[in-house]
Amino acid sequence: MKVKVCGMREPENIRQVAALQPDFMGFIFYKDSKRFVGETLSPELLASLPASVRKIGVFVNESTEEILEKVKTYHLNLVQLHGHESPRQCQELHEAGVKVIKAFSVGDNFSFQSTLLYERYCDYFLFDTKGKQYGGNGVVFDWELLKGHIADKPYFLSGGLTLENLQQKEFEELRPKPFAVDVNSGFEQEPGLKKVEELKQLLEAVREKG
Ligand SMILES: O=C(O)c1ccccc1N[C@@H]1O[C@H](COP(=O)(O)O)[C@@H](O)[C@H]1O
Repeated sequence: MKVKVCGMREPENIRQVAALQPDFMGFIFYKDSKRFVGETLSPELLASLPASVRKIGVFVNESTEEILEKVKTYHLNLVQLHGHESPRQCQELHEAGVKVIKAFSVGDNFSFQSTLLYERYCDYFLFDTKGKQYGGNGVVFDWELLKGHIADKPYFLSGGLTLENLQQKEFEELRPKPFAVDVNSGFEQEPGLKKVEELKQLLEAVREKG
């Protein structure tokens, strides 16, 4: 299983997390987020990170042009669309050669049927908890609902993941198994600043299991 660490902003914290070599690191390009990268993220810093750490830009209801501009400037390997983006926009990005992760907000009434229109143009899906904010709500959804995941698409599990809940038997027994876990507010000292030691423990535990 792969690990994505999302929502860093501070250069030193980014370097420390990258040194742990997670599979993916996510950077939030959504201005209304507490984790918005703002002016502190330089393209040179991202370029200096290990190539094995794939860089994901997280966007919310952004135009295709703006996303493509950020992909180019920051050498992003993938984009995560975390708002109400259409299958058509995923197609545009896909046809421009960009790898796409489409995020879906899962609540009690979520229909996995609605993901099928996206299947063709996305490389991965991401299932997050439906909440007040587009993302970063720090709340876990009922993983039993994932039994409804019918598309043939690997998925990132997200929403309030912590060292604790990732060690629960409910996580071990989760089917279909996630391609990756996406951790964010559950590993933070404050918004945008990750707890490096806890991330180290998570990565060790995941690697131990193989
Ligand atoms: O973290 C944010 O502030 C954020 C804002 C807008 C869109 C996505 C955002 N983060 C994503 O939210 C999920 C879940 O985060 P959490 O574990 O519940 O804090 C994760 O995929 C982040 O990439």
